[in-house]
Amino acid sequence: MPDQTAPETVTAGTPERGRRIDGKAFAAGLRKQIAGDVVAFHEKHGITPGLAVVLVGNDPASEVYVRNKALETHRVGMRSFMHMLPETTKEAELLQLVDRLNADPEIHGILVQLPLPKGMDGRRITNAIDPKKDVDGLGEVNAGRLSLGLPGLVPCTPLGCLMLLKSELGNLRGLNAVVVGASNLVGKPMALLLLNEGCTVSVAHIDTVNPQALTRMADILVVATGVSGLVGRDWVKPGATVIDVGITRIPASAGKTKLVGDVAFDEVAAVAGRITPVPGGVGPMTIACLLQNTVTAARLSLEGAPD
Ligand SMILES: Nc1nc2c(c(=O)[nH]1)N[C@@H](CN(C=O)c1ccc(C(=O)N[C@@H](CCC(=O)O)C(=O)O)cc1)CN2
Repeated sequence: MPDQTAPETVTAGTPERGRRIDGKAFAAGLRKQIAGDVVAFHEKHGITPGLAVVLVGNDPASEVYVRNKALETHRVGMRSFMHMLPETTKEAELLQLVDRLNADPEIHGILVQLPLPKGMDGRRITNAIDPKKDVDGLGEVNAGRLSLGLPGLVPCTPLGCLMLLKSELGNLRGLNAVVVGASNLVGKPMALLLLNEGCTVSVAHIDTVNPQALTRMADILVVATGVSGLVGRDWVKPGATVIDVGITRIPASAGKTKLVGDVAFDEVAAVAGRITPVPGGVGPMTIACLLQNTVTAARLSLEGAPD
């Protein structure tokens, strides 16, 4: 089994195997670039982009994510507005808050953290966000623009995956891509982004019979199922680029816990050409892309809608 911490040695003539794609380092570079964009935006318009993040309830993982979002928003020089609402919040109250944030000129991006408490209509809430402030890209206007190949705000995790893929592989045109998982948050927008890049795209989902038959043909394999360790070496074409979106906390030794992905890292790294680790792969890109979308949204509010 490969040692995940060992330095890479590539011998001339041998195909590269299991190169780790460092999402943490890529996200750090992106944040640096965004910090520069924020300064330039302020110089041009005299305005600092602002991001509002809304959390309903007290899901522990969501609390960590929204705290990190606020922290990183500040770090790149933007304004952060946090709204922590109790689990008992009524849908109507949340919709009123979204309306207030839509009307607030100091706020350029709005995000409602998912999952929402049971009984709330996520679609209704997502669609209540002004499409120009929809930094999650999950509303019907931005989802429709993505499906038509038009510019708009794109969901953060798939956007981050695409950035990693383009930086690793360059032009993706003509490559065979398989996305495992068909969620609105990741799988569907990921498939559309890859299609818009000229890939031949298949989507495997819960009802797909023999998904391995599809995934074994993939040059690019993106896995977003939430089933830890689902994808083993027999799912992967030798030399493929594997992007693991899954992130599950499981018990580890000595009463501790650890994060794992949907891909069995060690065995797949022995076959794949390149692979994202968990943690340190796609996760950090999600928040960096949220910051990037907030700058894009601020530009939209002052410079108009994309064509
Ligand atoms: N409204 C949204 N809700 C949720 C989204 C989203 O994009 N919009 N995505 C996920 C959670 N998420 C951001 O909200 C997120 C997940 C993971 C990470 C991350 O940095 N992970 C690190 C590990 C962090 C840790 O130690 O726990 C990594 O993978 O290296 C950031 C953001 C669901 N909800």
